[in-house]
Amino acid sequence: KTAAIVGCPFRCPRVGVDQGPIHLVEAGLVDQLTELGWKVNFDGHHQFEEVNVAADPPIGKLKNPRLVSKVTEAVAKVVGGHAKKGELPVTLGGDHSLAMGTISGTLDAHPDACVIWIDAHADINTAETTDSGNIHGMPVSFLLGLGSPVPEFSWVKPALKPERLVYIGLRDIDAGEKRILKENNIKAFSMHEVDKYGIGRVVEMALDHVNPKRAYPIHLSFDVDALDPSVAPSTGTPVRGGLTFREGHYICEAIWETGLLVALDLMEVNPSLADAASVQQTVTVGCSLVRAALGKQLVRR
Ligand SMILES: N[C@](CCCC[B-](O)(O)O)(CCN1CCCCC1)C(=O)O
Ligand SMILES: [Mn+2]
Ligand SMILES: [Mn+2]
Ligand SMILES: [Mn+2]
Repeated sequence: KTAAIVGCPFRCPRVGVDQGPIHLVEAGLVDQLTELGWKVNFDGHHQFEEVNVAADPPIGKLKNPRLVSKVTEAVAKVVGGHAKKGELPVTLGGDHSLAMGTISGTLDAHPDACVIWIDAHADINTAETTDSGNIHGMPVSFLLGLGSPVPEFSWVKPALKPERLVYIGLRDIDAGEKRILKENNIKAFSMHEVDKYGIGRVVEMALDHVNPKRAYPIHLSFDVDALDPSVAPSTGTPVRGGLTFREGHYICEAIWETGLLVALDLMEVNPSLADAASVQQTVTVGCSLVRAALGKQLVRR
């Protein structure tokens, strides 16, 4: 079995190189996955700086729309290409807007895939509901085809259905997003449910919702800010009251155990935001989560 590492050192807003993916690879992720028995393809990080957009003024409130669209479309092609070859794309971010690309790529190769979105945030704002204009708060709305179309993103097919999406870890949802979740009957297990039922039951209920017969391939999109900031401090939009180290790993281990994982995103590791020790901790946790999702049991049996 082959894992294809897709490094996307892409940061928005204040567009720049998000060194997160570079740190993850430099921390030895390739060797760590090889030790797990994976054949690992890594053909270098995406050089999104080469994606040249002349002027990129905001469209409505949307910031860097043309750049984000071009970068995410390129990622869709790369992830889709790996998936069609039967490889497991492991996309390292970098901005969660990239999930517009990764999930489009997955759905191109696996039209019946379901999406398990681990995040403090719902990332489902539309062009109308966003307050920040940051597209990392919007990828899910594009994938579902919600809100008024934005011509620059016409390449994004609304290939995801609400019943094939489930969230775990939510605790910072905007008013507009709450409405959208309700109107579309989208299942979300917030930290309240994690406390109420425990992570084991929550993962089981999440899988029962999106994958009742365990027949659909799974795309796991993991935003490290789903973890408590004490666990993963170096990230763009930290929110208190997050998943513990173990809860984060349990999600990845349980999804691995289904045998249905076809794509993984490990997003929002942003080393430019904290001191060296906090960056190191976030990178180490990020690598550990990837290993857990690709078969490593934390508690060795
Ligand atoms: N919902 C937010 C945050 C999105 C986080 C993206 B992720 O999950 O990839 O990290 C927050 C919007 N707003 C910010 C100011 C205070 C009120 C909420 C937004 O910008 O849309
Ligand atoms: Mn971001
Ligand atoms: Mn996110
Ligand atoms: Mn988030």
